[in-house]
Amino acid sequence: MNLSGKRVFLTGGARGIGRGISEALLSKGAMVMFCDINPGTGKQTEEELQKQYSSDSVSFIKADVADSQQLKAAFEAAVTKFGAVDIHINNAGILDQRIWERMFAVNAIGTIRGCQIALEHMRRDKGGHGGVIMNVVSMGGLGSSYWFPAYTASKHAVIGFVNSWAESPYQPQHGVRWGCVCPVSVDTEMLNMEENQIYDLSENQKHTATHKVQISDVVDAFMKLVQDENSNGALMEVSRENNGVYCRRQLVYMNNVSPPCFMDNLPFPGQT
Ligand SMILES: NC(=O)C1=CN([C@@H]2O[C@H](COP(=O)(O)OP(=O)(O)OC[C@H]3O[C@@H](n4cnc5c(N)ncnc54)[C@H](O)[C@@H]3O)[C@@H](O)[C@H]2O)C=CC1
Ligand SMILES: CCCCC/C=C\C=C\C(=O)C/C=C\C/C=C\CCCC(=O)O
Repeated sequence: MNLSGKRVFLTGGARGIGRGISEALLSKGAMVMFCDINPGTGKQTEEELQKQYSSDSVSFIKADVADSQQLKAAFEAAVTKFGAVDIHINNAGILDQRIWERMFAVNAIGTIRGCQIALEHMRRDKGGHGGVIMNVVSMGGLGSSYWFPAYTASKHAVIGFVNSWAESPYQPQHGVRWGCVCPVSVDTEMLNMEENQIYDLSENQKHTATHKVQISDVVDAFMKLVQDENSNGALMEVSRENNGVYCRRQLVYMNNVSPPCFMDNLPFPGQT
């Protein structure tokens, strides 16, 4: 997929992985509107990116993805500005076991609602132009972690939802393809935690020190998936297994979904 001129809406783009993805898309000639709950950082990022690219190609709008009206209004602002949205990216997320219901509202409900809003807009069988819906999920969504059970569950919810649409027999009529990047710990502000935000914080800090990946690793994986026209329903793990090279596995095998494959011919951890 050629990203030049593509119209993108992304959530949680003020900093971290979301900002990294926006910059990579802008560098390929895409136009990006991003929302964030934090207006200060959002505005600052907007100014910096507008200086680097152009004021027409990137803009910020304040929205809390857990608020359905705010999310819908922000998405519609992107449609009004660009004429349509070709690529929708659910990235906003939080990790705090102490406020697990709020975490569910942001990570699971906010993401699923984002998918629904974008799908309604993009569906060819409803007059749309088709498109791509990508999700920044987590390696936690592929397995289990006693450090943060509710966070893990919120990410599993997203994968279940996304793959159910990706493997729909009507997916070709919808003309919308789906993908998830699933990183291990990433070197962002999210790692700066307080006691009780997750269980066993000090143990986790030791694990993270040796296992974390960089934003650029996640962005590379994202860019491969978003540009791959043959990819639908892919879950791309991003981890430091295999000497820091990420690998890709696809868990959806039904018709119209690309077959399982391993990126760079690397075996998935545990496979020979
Ligand atoms: N950092 C990590 O170790 C990992 C992060 N992830 C996921 O990546 C995504 C991005 O996280 P990071 O960049 O690491 O975190 P971050 O905390 O650096 O950035 C998240 C951004 O989302 C925004 N945000 C939070 N709640 C929001 C809401 N309700 N509405 C709109 N915007 C909101 C924040 O203001 C912030 O700008 C999240 O979904 C996270 O779960 C996945 C795997 C590992
Ligand atoms: C300083 C404490 C950091 C705690 C980690 C912070 C954020 C992580 C967010 C994620 O989404 C990471 C998800 C899963 C990683 C957890 C366990 C996987 C272990 C896999 C492995 O490397 O063996």
